[in-house]
Amino acid sequence: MMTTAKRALQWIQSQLSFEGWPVDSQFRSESSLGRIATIAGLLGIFLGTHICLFSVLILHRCFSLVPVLDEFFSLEQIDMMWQWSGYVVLLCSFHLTEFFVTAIYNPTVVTAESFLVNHSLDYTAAFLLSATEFWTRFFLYPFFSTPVFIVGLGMVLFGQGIRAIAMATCGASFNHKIQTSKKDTHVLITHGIYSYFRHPSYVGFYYWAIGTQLLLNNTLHSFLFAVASTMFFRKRIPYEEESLMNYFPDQYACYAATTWVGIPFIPPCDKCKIT
Ligand SMILES: C[S@@+](CC[C@H](N)C(=O)[O-])C[C@H]1O[C@@H](n2cnc3c(N)ncnc32)[C@H](O)[C@@H]1O
Repeated sequence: MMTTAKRALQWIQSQLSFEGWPVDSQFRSESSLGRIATIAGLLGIFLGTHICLFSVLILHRCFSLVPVLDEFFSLEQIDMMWQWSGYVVLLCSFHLTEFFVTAIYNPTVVTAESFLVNHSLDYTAAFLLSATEFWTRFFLYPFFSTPVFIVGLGMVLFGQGIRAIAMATCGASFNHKIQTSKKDTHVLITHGIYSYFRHPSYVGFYYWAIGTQLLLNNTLHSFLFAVASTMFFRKRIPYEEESLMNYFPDQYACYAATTWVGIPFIPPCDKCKIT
């Protein structure tokens, strides 16, 4: 069962990576125009259709616009349908924003990977599992909680905003992958949002990810996303801080001493002590 699920996931990943396409086509490399246009086009189509669905369902809830819906679905299920459409709109907006902010503020590194759609097996699995929780509830025991939805929406908007501001502020020093050697253009950013949070784009992603699950009223996955994101950043942040200490030995320790990580349960940076 697990092997079949893993194989299915790997197949999805390989399709998303355009494996098997002609090597010299405009689809195989991360920077190929065909791949960028395809991902942007698909995200745009999903975004557009879900904006329409969301609008129709909200109008229906307010003015009983499509009476036939009430014959097939309960009130809770209709609420869950606009809830899902809103979630897809926010999800597509997140991935498009990742690409466009990189394209504007760090244009030399922009590729199809900048959409962050297909960055890991774990991310794809997390999306599919959380969708499974939501749709299982839709069919078996539909419910919609307005307060939890509003908290989730607040976290998603906060997370999305802070991440975009961080990426714009960090500019050419920002990279979706932690750099293993220092580039000439890499300078330590300590101004703007980086003067409050040491890892603002991670803070944004952390609250955005948990917010998406609260917004969906996914009890199990709100908890699982919180645990998984904390574990992920508990590994990634110390590794990144160690490399930044090596790149900026004089500046980074002082910077680390005056800023806050912004994510709970992250151990303090032992290597960042002022000597
Ligand atoms: C995905 S970005 C994340 C940046 C930062 N941790 C954040 O959350 O906003 C990772 C890259 O940013 C670089 N980086 C992290 N903090 C930085 C800073 N304050 N100034 C310049 N570069 C930084 C790291 O060297 C790494 O290559």
